[in-house]
Amino acid sequence: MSAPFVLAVPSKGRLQENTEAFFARAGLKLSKAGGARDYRGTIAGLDNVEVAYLSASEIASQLARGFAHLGVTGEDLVRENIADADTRVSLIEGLGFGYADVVVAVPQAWIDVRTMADLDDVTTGFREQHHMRMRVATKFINLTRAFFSSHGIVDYRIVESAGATEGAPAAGAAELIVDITTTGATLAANGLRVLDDGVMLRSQANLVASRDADWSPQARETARVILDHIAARARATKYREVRTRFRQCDAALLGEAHSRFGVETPFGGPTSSGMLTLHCPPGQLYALASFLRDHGAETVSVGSLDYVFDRENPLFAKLETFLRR
Ligand SMILES: Nc1ncnc2c1ncn2[C@@H]1O[C@H](COP(=O)(O)OP(=O)(O)OP(=O)(O)O)[C@@H](O)[C@H]1O
Ligand SMILES: O=P(O)(O)OC[C@H]1O[C@H](OP(=O)(O)OP(=O)(O)O)[C@H](O)[C@@H]1O
Ligand SMILES: [Mg+2]
Repeated sequence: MSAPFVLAVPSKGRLQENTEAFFARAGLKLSKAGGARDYRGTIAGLDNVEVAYLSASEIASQLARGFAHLGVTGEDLVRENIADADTRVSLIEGLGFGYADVVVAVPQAWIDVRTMADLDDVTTGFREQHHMRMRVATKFINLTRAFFSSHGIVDYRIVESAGATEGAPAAGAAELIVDITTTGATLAANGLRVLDDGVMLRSQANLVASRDADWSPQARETARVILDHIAARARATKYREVRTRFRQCDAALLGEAHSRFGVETPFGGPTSSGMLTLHCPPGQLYALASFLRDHGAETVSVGSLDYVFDRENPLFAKLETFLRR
């Protein structure tokens, strides 16, 4: 038997739940043969796939080393843990969950420090006054260095923080922090404020592909099948299916519907009897139904779509382009 295709997914928390729900919606059911404590799983109906349950940061490292073909993890962890990330891995698609901003936050009491430029000014004064560099508590060491350097800030020192980073300033362990925030509640509770231009990265969970995995023809075919499921589901959620029939329907009317409402005609049409199937963005449904009735339709039905399988698979095309580079 050939080496398995490895899909790495988060092993705990909301990321795990959201990831499993995401694959399930795409028609890919992840299951752990040995129950919740098992860290190996399978995908129903897809032989030769091994699902590896790992911590989100470990997933980034495994992708960088080619130990997993595809994985789900946060962009923040990809950019922090993988040097030269864009050559080692490809962010195939943002998954719409795991949103978190990586931010620079300072004590609310620093009323004169609103921007990175203000921070630059105070770091210099701080060093002269205290004979030490200002301390930044974070676990995002590489992201912090790159961001501070892009703002020309050099008078600082990183204090590596393993957890509860927001508590570092009050504890006297650092002057400011770089950490992730979603609602802002933790920052506020710790008397901290994000600098106006202090959002370093807007992160979310991504489907990530590794360059250095063993991309045998069989592995590529497995990736194609997985990405085909995901693309079909993604396409389906962008549209509703609109059906109607009326004689007055013609190409000019469909052209107008396309430009006004973003409507697609997946099967061409209308047929000789005037039957028409359209795909319409959810926000334009009422406007479209009104337009069709104004032009002669008696009845317009709308249904949701589970999957739309296209010959083109933009996700697999992206993977292939990346592996060719
Ligand atoms: N409120 C949040 N708290 C923590 N992580 C979040 C939050 N919202 C989104 N995320 C994302 O989840 C990922 C971190 O997940 P998790 O904490 O499970 O991983 P980890 O840091 O590898 O694990 P551990 O904390 O056990 O070391 C990051 O990509 C992060 O951006
Ligand atoms: O802006 P907020 O909505 O307050 O969220 C941000 C906080 O949430 C996370 O911690 P969490 O308690 O999830 O634990 P973790 O660090 O172990 O992931 C993260 O490390 C921040 O501290
Ligand atoms: Mg964590």
